Amino acid sequence: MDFLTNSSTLRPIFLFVLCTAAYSIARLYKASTKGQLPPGPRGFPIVGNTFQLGRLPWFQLTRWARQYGPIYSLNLGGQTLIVLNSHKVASDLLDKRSAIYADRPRMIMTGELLCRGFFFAFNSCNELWRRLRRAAFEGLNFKSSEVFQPVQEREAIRLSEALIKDPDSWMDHINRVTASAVLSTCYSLPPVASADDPVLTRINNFMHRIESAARPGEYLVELFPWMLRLPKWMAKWHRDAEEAHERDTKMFMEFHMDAKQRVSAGETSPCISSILMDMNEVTDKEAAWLAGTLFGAGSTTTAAAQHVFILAMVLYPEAMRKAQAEIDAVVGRSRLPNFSDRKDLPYVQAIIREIFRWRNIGPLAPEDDWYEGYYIPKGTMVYFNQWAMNTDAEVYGDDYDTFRPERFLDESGMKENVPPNTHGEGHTGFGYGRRKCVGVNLAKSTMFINIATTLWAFDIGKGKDANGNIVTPDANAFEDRGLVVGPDPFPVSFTPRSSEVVPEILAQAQQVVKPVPVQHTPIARKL
Ligand code: HEM
Repeated sequence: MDFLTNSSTLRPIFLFVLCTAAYSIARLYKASTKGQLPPGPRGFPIVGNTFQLGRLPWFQLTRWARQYGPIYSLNLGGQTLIVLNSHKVASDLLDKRSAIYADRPRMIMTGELLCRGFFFAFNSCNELWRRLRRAAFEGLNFKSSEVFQPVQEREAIRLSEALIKDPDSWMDHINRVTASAVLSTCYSLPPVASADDPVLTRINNFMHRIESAARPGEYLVELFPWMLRLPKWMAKWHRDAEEAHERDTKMFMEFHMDAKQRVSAGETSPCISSILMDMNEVTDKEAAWLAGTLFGAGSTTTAAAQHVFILAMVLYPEAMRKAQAEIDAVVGRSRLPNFSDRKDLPYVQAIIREIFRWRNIGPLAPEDDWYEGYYIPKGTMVYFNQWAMNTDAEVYGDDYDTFRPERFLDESGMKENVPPNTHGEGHTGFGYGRRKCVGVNLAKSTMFINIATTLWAFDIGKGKDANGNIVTPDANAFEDRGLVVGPDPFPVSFTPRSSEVVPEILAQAQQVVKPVPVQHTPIARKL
């Protein structure tokens, strides 16, 4: 019976085609009787526009945006997809009508069976989502997240140390130190020493399971929810998911209870687990999963953004030199940058904004709605096409394809200059409305300290391939990493900028592996 559920070899394609055809006809009929969908490209019978998207769909979606304007619709085998392509339309719908658009599609395997609603990023806007999101916000808002800065400074130094010792594995180092910072933030765990660290391995296995279960077409139960009613002896996928949930709960509870115990004993600094412990409205199981959710949502995203940073520095050395000049003027050469320098480094902050002009994700509209005369039927997937928004020539000028942090600064170079409808970010990388990223402050501060420290220490340049040839990376070569998209791997050279860099970094790295000083500042209100 399992071939009916998770096999990629024997799928009942004819059933799928039949159902989608009937569904398309019903939806088109309904739409035509209620109002007009936004215009969009003509597709093929039954499958609609599905096979026109290509491997890197945002390129085709953006070509259509140039043709059909800021809002258009697609038919993906019966499912209507509305694509939003301008900051204004996205803000009008996803911010101003957030109550309608903040919901999520049903995710049976991931949201319901593997996570049972405890991974709140997958939930519809239910009571548990509201409570967990509020708790996450308490721990990660601008003020609260300052308490994690010593951990972030520690990991920035460890990143530079790793780049000195083994520059070829630069992508892995970024992944590891970013995961390490988020793990310490969530559960107050000590620094992750290597890629095979057992804690990291266990939590990464969880993430891989979630990412592959979320892949469209992986489980037929997503298409045929009645399969949930099959007796469990016939549905190994169901039994496996239940077992995995028990195992993952045990793992998160272990991390959480251990953190609670260490923080209560005054042995370590506060972390998300201990902040949640102080809140009386979150159970231990919820708190344990919440910290795991933050790890899941926060580590691969922040690492991928730093891979983009390296790509940008290799391709735009003038931006790198300008940032280094700013860092040298403010920080000097006798110490490493720290968070107190942040306000004096507007160009470095503009680099961070410029990095985020390149990202995309998508929400669901659960209600019927109208926008500027167009009808958006209930249940429509609404996708905000960040690529189109962040490369809109009307907003960013004709050089939108160039990495140019100056676009976010005024003429003096000291004051920020950000386009409207972007929540003051200058881009849409952190999403909209009620589902806006809760980890935005943590992400931006990790990016800041890692970027400032790396630029203080190294000239970042083109690396060589196995034959010794210098490689210019392709700015449009991406790899799909499940939850995010990042640049394809490419070689990079990291040259210490002066003779004091290596001894200074190695000495600091020795210091920071000692435990971070314990702080006892109360940081969260009771919910
Ligand atoms: C470069 C870094 C990051 C980027 C680009 C990013 C981007 C996003 C975006 C676009 C969303 C909205 C998704 C949607 O509308 O469905 C989101 C949601 C979320 N992010 Fe982030 N994020 C980053 C880092 C982080 C970090 C560091 C954390 C936590 C430590 C985090 C936790 C979350 C959570 C829990 C949600 C779900 C919110 C909800 O569903 O209510 N993110 N993120």
